[in-house]
Amino acid sequence: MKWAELSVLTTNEAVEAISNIFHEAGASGVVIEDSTEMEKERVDQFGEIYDLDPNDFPTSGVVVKAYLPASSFLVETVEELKLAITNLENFDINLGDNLFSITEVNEEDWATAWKQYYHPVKISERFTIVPTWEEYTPVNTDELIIELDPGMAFGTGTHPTTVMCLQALEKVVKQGDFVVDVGTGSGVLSIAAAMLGAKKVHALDLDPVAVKSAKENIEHNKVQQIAEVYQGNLLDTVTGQADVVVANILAEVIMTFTDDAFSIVKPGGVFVTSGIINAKKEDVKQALVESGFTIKEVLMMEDWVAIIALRP
Ligand SMILES: C[S@@+](CC[C@H](N)C(=O)[O-])C[C@H]1O[C@@H](n2cnc3c(N)ncnc32)[C@H](O)[C@@H]1O
Repeated sequence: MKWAELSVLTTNEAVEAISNIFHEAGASGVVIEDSTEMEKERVDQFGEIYDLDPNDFPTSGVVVKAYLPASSFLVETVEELKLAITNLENFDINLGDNLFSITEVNEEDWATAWKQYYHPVKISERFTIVPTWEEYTPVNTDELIIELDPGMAFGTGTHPTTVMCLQALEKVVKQGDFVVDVGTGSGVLSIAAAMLGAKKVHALDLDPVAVKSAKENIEHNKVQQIAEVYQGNLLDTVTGQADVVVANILAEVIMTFTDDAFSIVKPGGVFVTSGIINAKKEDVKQALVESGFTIKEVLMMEDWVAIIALRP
């Protein structure tokens, strides 16, 4: 089968929104090639393996690639995608060069394309993320290992927003907690919450591809007795009050449901949000405070922010 590789040269800020647009159009996989990857200092004492080829990365900006079947609807789909991406500027998202290109590829090429960038990586004090197809020997006895195959869902666990959510969960999840994971993607945060001692985790995503991926990863990590996955919009599927709500979604989306999150979080409970580009930090903080939360901590990594907010 022939596939079309759609590629957009853009900015770090726009990666998540463009990936979402591609996913919603039915893209079977998104690959992110970030020019800064080549410059990052790599630490290897935790068993990570890095072997990057400069030819795989742009010289500046970020390239987001997606794969769609090369069907007769491709031309119309591409036009719609270009429009949807350009519309992101209306949300103050900087698209940079916004250069769009299309090439035809064979199935074997895209199915494994993203796997070359994905290796075991120590994410936080306790968590190491290991792709399901790699061997890994724990370095410490108290290391928590999340085995992941994100497939076509967002959430290799290595995106700065995911890393900060994992670090925040490590700080706030207590034994016996009820945790809600809004926009679970690959299920990575739900698995982490279960491993940290949560008694019950309600994972949900709008995207059926993510729901399937999260279910598979949750089973693979043997936490299916604790974490259940639902298909739904934001907090619509949640009943009862939670000790922790975590949401790694775009800032614009977070700001639409801070009031609902406030009523779902128990007094004394916590709302962890990320997916927030630095430029939107103050807007999200303001929305959280207006809904009644107090800001406990703001984490920052690269251009991204995560906020730990407390319901007094
Ligand atoms: C940035 S990914 C986060 C994935 C994972 N939680 C992580 O931290 O790596 C955001 C996820 O939110 C989902 N999403 C976007 N809008 C949503 C909505 N309105 N309701 C539920 N899920 C949504 C997307 O499908 C995507 O899987």
